Amino acid sequence: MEVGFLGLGIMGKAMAANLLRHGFRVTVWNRTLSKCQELVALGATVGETPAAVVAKCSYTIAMLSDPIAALSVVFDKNGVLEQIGNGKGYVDMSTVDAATSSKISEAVKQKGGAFLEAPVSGSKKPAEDGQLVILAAGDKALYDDMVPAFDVLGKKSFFLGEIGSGAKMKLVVNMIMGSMMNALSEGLSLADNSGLSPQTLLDVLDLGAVANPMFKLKGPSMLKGSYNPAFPLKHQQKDMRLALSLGDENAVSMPVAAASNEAFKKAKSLGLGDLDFSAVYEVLKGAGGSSQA
Ligand SMILES: NC(=O)C1=CN([C@@H]2O[C@H](COP(=O)(O)OP(=O)(O)OC[C@H]3O[C@@H](n4cnc5c(N)ncnc54)[C@H](OP(=O)(O)O)[C@@H]3O)[C@@H](O)[C@H]2O)C=CC1
Ligand SMILES: O=CCCC(=O)O
Repeated sequence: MEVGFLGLGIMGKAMAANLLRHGFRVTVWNRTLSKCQELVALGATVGETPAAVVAKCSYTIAMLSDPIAALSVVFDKNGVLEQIGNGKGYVDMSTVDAATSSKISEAVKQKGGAFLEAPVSGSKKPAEDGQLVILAAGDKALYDDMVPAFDVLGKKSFFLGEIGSGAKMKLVVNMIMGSMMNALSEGLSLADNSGLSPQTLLDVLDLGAVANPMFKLKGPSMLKGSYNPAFPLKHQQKDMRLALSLGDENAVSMPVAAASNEAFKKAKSLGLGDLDFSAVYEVLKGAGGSSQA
């Protein structure tokens, strides 16, 4: 199967490499074109523009930072829309809001193409290991065509129905995740500032009902002040913002998410946006007294 791949950031690079490893022929494009070279070394070919990739491939996947990027790659000059048409599918796996996804879907369909949104749960390591959870919605026939690729990229894929359902599900999941990260950060800070060992707190948490892979993975590196980005904080804040907007649209009160969003915003304003989202701990421990991390 031949696929195009637009966007070679933390996630896109790992996903495209995974497809290559599993025998897919992959044509890649990235805004910063030099980043394509790592994938070329693994057997990819390069398309000079998103339109060139779509012209070459029946199926094109995108993994881009945010709604602005997702729209730009489709609608701008040399974008996806210039070459999409009958017999071609476009699959956007970026985390965006339902309105962005619907706008892309309508434009692609108007040109005769098929569109699927397919955001993912899981971060850099699951992307490298093909262990993502895929939250797809939109064109069911395109979803069926994509199953061989999804089987390589993920451990499970869901088809959630109409366009927007995948985007919304992803935002709900990340809203919960961001709030949990804030709760963990506050807990570590409270333990530290009240004379307890934060490491012992992690050990206790890991043996109880709130044990989870995220606390287990991120907790120890947070205590070392190490925030090598797997999921950049700026993207978590974007997801919180989009989830809060979904809450606004549906009159759902979300005070915990709103407070968490403030902490992520604060972290961004302190220049922590490109670090891992667990760097929000730096803001929350700063709000307390001493830190012994
Ligand atoms: N990292 C993670 O753990 C996860 C991330 N996600 C989501 O996946 C998406 C990608 O995340 P991730 O790989 O971490 O992000 P990165 O920041 O590492 O990569 C972002 C990608 O988007 C491109 N890009 C940004 N702005 C534009 C633009 N205006 N036009 C064209 N391309 C643009 C970048 O190009 P360039 O190289 O030129 O800057 C890069 O290829 C995001 O929506 C994120 O929320 C979902 C699950 C997990
Ligand atoms: O969007 C990013 C999600 C990160 C994760 O699920 O670990």
